[in-house]
Amino acid sequence: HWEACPLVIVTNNLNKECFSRQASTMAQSIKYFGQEEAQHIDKELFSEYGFSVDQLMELAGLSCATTVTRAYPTSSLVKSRPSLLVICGPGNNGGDGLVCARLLKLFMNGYEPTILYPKRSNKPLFQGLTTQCEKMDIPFLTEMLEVVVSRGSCLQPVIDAIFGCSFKGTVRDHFGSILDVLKKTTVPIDSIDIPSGWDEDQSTTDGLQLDMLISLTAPKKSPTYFRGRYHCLRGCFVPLAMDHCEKRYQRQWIYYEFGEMFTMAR
Ligand SMILES: NC(=O)C1=CN([C@@H]2O[C@H](COP(=O)(O)OP(=O)(O)OC[C@H]3O[C@@H](n4cnc5c(N)ncnc54)[C@H](O)[C@@H]3O)[C@@H](O)[C@H]2O)[C@H](O)CC1
Repeated sequence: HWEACPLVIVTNNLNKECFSRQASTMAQSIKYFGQEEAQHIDKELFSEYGFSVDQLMELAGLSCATTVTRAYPTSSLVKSRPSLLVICGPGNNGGDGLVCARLLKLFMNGYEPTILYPKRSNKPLFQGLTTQCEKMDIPFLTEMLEVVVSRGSCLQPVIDAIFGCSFKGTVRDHFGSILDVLKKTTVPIDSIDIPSGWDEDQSTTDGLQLDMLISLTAPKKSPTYFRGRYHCLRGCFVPLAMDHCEKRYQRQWIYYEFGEMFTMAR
């Protein structure tokens, strides 16, 4: 769907091989989870397994940042510190985006992220994450400018951390116009957990067209309609829940290579 700028084309050729090695036959064996089921797994991780939100959010952001550097490694790009845009929504998905931006900035020879965070949460966790990004000189845009995601923009890819698995109904607030701009862009879009604006039963091609989807904990049903290049699964922090999930959720459990934060669905 998107027309890659020359920087990204170089990246694509280099990474197809690295990524496809992991993909194997995973796609056929994956079980996709409905919205309620996915929310239930998250709840159990908090209540029964004692994970805290900030702990899982940090891991989610780390996996996303790692995945982005694999898909678009700076070593293959012409600019030594390429810029990208992270758009953060009002909930935890937005928190994953803030962590991801901070870590991308921290990685050696990493990216120069810019953040758009139009509806800030006043919860201490999010205030802390925002402060950390500000103190690391990550710029915050005050509005979504079409030029930012126009063809010649240097801010690419765009990381969509707008809505996750609690998205419901039709898009409200500032996010309608943001998603409209994203739907028109040719810049590659990478969504965290769920393509924003898609619902579980999304079956039209009207939504965001992604280059990469990073599913957290469990792949959700909406990605059945995902047509982008990379679908990454991240959930390597859930070993304790493994047996439990296999029995209760009939999840085809996914095994991660040593040291890897994600694996490839395709
Ligand atoms: N599994 C993990 O490891 C982790 C997952 N995380 C991420 O958390 C999200 C789910 O977070 P939650 O806060 O429940 O939901 P959202 O991020 O989707 O945002 C809810 C937020 O959005 C508003 N909203 C809902 N629908 C609409 C709408 N139609 N228009 C406008 N606004 C809407 C709602 O009012 C709330 O304010 C999961 O997907 C993961 O990305 C955690 O980080 C922990 C680790």
